[in-house]
Amino acid sequence: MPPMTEVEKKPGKLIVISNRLPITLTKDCDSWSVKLSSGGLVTALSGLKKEYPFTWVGWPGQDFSSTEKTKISNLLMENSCVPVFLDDKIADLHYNGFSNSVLWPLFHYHPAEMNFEDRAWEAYKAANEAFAKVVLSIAEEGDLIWIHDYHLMLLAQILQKGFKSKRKNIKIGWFLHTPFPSSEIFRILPVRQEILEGVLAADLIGFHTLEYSRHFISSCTRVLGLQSGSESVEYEGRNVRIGTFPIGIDPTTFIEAQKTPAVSDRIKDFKSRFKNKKIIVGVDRLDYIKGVPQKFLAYENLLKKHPEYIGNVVLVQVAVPSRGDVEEYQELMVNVNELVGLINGKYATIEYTPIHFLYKSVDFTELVSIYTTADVCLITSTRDGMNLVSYEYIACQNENNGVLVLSEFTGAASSLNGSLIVNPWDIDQVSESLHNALSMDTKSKARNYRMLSKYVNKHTAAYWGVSYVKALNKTNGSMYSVYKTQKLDPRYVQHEFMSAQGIRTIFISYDGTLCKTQDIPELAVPKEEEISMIKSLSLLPNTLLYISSGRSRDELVSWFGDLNVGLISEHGCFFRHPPNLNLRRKHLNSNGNLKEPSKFITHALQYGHPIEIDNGWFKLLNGNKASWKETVLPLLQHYTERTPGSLITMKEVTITWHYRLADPEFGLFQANELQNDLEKVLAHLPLSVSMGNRALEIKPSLCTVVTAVKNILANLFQSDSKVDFIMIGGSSKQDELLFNYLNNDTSVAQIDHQISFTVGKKQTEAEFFVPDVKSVMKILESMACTPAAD
Ligand SMILES: O=P(O)(O)OC[C@H]1O[C@H](O[C@H]2O[C@H](CO)[C@@H](O)[C@H](O)[C@H]2O)[C@H](O)[C@@H](O)[C@@H]1O
Ligand SMILES: O=c1ccn([C@@H]2O[C@H](COP(=O)(O)OP(=O)(O)O)[C@@H](O)[C@H]2O)c(=O)[nH]1
Repeated sequence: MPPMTEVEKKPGKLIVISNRLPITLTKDCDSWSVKLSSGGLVTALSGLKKEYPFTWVGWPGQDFSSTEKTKISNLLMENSCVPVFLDDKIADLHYNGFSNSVLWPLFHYHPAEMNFEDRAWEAYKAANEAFAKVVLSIAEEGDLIWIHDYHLMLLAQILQKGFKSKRKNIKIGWFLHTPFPSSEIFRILPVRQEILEGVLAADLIGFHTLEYSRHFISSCTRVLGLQSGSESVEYEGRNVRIGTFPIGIDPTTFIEAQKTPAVSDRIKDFKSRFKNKKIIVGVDRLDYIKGVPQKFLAYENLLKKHPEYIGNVVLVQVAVPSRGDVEEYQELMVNVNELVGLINGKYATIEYTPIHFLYKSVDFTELVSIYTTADVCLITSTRDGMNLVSYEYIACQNENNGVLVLSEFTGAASSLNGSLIVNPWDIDQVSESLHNALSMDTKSKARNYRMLSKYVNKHTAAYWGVSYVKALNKTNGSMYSVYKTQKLDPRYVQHEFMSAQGIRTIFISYDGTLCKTQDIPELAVPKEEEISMIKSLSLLPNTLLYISSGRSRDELVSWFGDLNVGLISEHGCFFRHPPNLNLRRKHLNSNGNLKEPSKFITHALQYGHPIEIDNGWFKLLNGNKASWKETVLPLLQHYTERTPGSLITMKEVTITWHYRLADPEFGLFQANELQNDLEKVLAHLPLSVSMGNRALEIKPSLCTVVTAVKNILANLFQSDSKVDFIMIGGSSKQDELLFNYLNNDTSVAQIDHQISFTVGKKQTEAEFFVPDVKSVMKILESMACTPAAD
């Protein structure tokens, strides 16, 4: 197990949250007693508890009167449990109505069994809110919060909002115990966006297998259009970590139990009851994902194809009653009973029953005894998050080295090398594997068992719990840092703007800031009210407004050419001042060069040299010849041909390869490949290849938006008036360069009033954020309606 060192331990506490508390409450006369219940999660987390004590928050399993609630809370507190009381109706609709009738079937590839009802969704939200209320009341600075499973997929987001107002530095993890399906299945969910955003508020999202992680990342890309890496998703500027943490069991509990007289006696009973017979065991909750009918059909096929087993093999199937309030589970019960009747009716004799079907929960002694006696364990789940029964069987086979026949659709199949992997839908294959298992020689069994046992004994429940908590601890708690960026108040902007004594400069980026981003860029045209707001601002005295964009000069001029605004095009390759500004004659010589370079100007010139070209436009040069385009174009064309939906746009200087209309995952993959190839080809040229919003941009490395702004300011500083106000508003990676410049460049420090903001909550270098494009308008309005300062 990975040791948890003192350094890694957080000063705060660990709070574990699952739908159900790991306890059973019973009332005897007037007093309640509490008993720890069994189950995979309880066992798995008990290993962690030894290393890292925690408080467990969950639903206590029933509703109580208000007087009883206090008693129950106190009783549970003694067991480090905190209850979330839900009224019966909400609890039923949350658990049966939504969790087990919508998310469960969908996550296990059973969309036909999904019953989506609005009232169940409302109850799901209400239950998650109720959990959040309890967690918010106990969580403190520095705590780690670990949320479990599909019942609580909105909790991280609700908590994040709650903590935001309290400014808490708390890390949130969420772990899914079921599979996460392919995005093709996930996107069926009517509330797919809400569910994904609910969990993306966490700092660490964990799954049992790499496949589930990949499916989740893919859904984020396809459903939400997010950028992702192999172990992370970018959401609201945060890097949400995605990890694989396969759960395990505590094998020592089984080994210790085997040594008890109760278990040895029971093993003796079984051996004499099934003398000279081979035993196949199956232990499953009676759930349609466990493939119990498939198991029976394969077993029947074995008896049919290998009649020598009739009378010599038995299948002991424990089917634990589960979720009986959901219709699909009731139907399954009827089907399975019928099948058992048919097979037993066909192959049974007075002395022989082929299937021993136990529709009940068995106690631990019985379970360990069955596992220990069985020659084969057969698991035919059609989908299963992990399947702990497979691990438990291995833990009990230290003497007999029994054979595990395991469905390829379980999470366990990715880890349990040494088992016979089967496709439960292929009845012939499963029955042949059963035959192989029943007839396997001792040496092969021992060889397989060595591998299985090694894995199960290393990857224990405690190993899983500690690994996860360590990883959660290591996340950078991005939630907290995001919220260090405050929302920009238009009143503050107005105050700063009015207080400025001199020239007031405003640099606003176009796409995503002034105008909402569109999938087709041609549709992102400024509206009348935006144009009129820009016009009002541009008419204010001592105010210079610059609109900055990656777009071409022509496009910007077609929208804003008639206004008295400055323009920066192609992300800094060109700029022009507001046409009414009369700087040029004063400070530039006839060649367009600055007459008396100040410290500011000299500094700017190191980064690119502007020359005037036409109609007041300046072009930034860095001595780079345009022949580089001939080098890169064939490569871009090569990728365009192989990436359906991608296209190349050529502007005056920049070339961009867009993949916004391509398959999002393939597009991103190709963009990364292209970037690598370009960097090799362009290694010795002063060009930069930058990844933007589903586009790759290539341009001279010294032509940046920062260089353009530096040059603009250098020009202004040469004028008689003092620049006393600067506002930079943006939303993209290019704008982050400008925020960084504003924060770190000593030459701008002389500007007294500085404001930078980004659009949307995110990790940013900007001082402030505004929620959306509409709020940008409010900010501009706050300045447009101010009386001029002198
Ligand atoms: O509480 P129930 O509704 O009766 O269901 C029992 C548990 O079923 C699911 O188990 C999953 O978790 C196991 C441990 O990670 C995994 O091995 C198995 O494949 C999954 O099906 C459910 O996710 C749990 O929340 C339930 O407690
Ligand atoms: O009568 C029984 C039989 C089995 N189990 C336990 O139920 C868990 C089943 O976990 P698994 O991961 O296989 O599937 P799940 O039921 O969680 O989907 C295992 O720990 C079993 O030991 C149980 O609690 N009662």
